[in-house]
Amino acid sequence: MLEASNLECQRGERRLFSRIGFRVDGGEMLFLQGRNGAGKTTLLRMICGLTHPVAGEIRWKGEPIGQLGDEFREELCYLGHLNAIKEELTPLENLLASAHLAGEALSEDDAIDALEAVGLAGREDLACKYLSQGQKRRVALSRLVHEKRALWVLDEPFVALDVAAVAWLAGLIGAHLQRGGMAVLTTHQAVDIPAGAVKELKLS
Ligand SMILES: Nc1ncnc2c1ncn2[C@@H]1O[C@H](COP(=O)(O)OP(=O)(O)OP(=O)(O)O)[C@@H](O)[C@H]1O
Repeated sequence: MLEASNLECQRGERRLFSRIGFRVDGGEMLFLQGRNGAGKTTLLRMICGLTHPVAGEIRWKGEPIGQLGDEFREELCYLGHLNAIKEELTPLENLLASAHLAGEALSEDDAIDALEAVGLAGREDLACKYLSQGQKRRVALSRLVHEKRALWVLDEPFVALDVAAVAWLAGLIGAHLQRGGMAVLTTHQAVDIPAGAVKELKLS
């Protein structure tokens, strides 16, 4: 269970948000909303422990995330705005490298299966610099297929995807929630995610 209370964020002279609280249980999705610059990415990074609040606390299974360290990070999959892939490497190399860095055992066969699941069959061995924006996004998303993490934190995951890929990803998130996983995400696109329990949090 992920929960936060009384979160406050300051950027320079500007207070981005204050008194933010939420709770996400297994099978639930928290949908962050707000205009450009409202602080959604900042809050997602805060949930991952990459940015710190000036006040308040985020807890994972009742413990402050700052005290958990790897114990929390091992249950988290964060996909940020950027794809975080190496352009010179192929999709297969990128996926194997990210699994290695995350300390996950991933065989080449399983990596190929994950890339096939995101529609990159036949592109596994082409350097990512030659892929389209949507294909690069798919390389990043392939981590969701193989990483068995309880909490998905997704920043604009649907950007650059075509209609079929948007539907596929919405289904993948829905299946993750059905298995008891949790998701926190933001998107400016109208997407129908087949999720039973959706909580909304609007930053203004
Ligand atoms: N490191 C930083 N230093 C100063 N200001 C920052 C920093 N990071 C973000 N900001 C500011 O904080 C505000 C919120 O940024 P953030 O990226 O969280 O917004 P967002 O809600 O995700 O926006 P969008 O919908 O455009 O992606 C912006 O005004 C941004 O300029």
